Amino acid sequence: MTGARLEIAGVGKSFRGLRAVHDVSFAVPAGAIHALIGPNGAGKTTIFNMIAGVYTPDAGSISLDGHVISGLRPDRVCAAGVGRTFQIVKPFKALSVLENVTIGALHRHADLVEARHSAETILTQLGLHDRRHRLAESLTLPDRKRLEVARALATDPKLLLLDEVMAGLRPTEVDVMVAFLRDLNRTTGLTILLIEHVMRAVMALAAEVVVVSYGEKIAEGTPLEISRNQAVLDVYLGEEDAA
Ligand SMILES: Nc1ncnc2c1ncn2[C@@H]1O[C@H](COP(=O)(O)OP(=O)(O)OP(=O)(O)O)[C@@H](O)[C@H]1O
Repeated sequence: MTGARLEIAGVGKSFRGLRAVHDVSFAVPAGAIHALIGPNGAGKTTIFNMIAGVYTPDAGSISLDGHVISGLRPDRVCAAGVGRTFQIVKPFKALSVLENVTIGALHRHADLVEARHSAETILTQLGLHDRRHRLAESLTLPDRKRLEVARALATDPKLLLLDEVMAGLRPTEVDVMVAFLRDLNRTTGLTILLIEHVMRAVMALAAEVVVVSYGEKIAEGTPLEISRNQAVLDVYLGEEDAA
């Protein structure tokens, strides 16, 4: 596993006239961890869906190590090296933990035995190996989040997109996930882009943060710079006022 550079250049997407994302550009260097943050409805998941091939951008382009991936089907984007988790965890509930991860690994290994072996290794890394024969639906939320990450990793990505993998976790569980991701990044050089509302995780993991609001990028910088950026503070304060 090695990381790839992600480049997003002027992407836009509208849904029946509603501008969900407008002229957003940013890059994640190979091997870096960056975060994408912003209030609810800001366009974060739409950006992920454009990277992953679920949506084709109306404008702009997305490339991985210089190869354009925007417009490719999701399976082609996965084959190009993009692995992702979903905000709403959706494992195959009636399958075991091992079977769920093996399905991901079959993207890389045509041979079932090899795929299962690769899945077992990933489950060990994530501390799920002793639960490999349990049904996915029987797992606790933190374990389901780990399973989501395991399934994405099984596709052997060069870029990992994590959509709110910390949501619902207790602070100590967040720390465990942060430590795992930092370790994974350090040992493999995998590029990671995370959508995250849990600022504790963003501050601990991200070298740089991109902030979107109403579909547009409003700031970009280190977590410290972002935490002091007036436009960012205004957006989040506005969200609290509306709540
Ligand atoms: N398939 C779709 N059809 C119509 N509108 C959509 C679709 N997907 C997203 N939108 C709209 O696009 C805007 C951006 O949504 P998106 O889910 O990307 O935001 P988000 O930043 O990920 O929000 P959250 O933090 O709540 O997940 C919202 O107004 C949303 O309602």
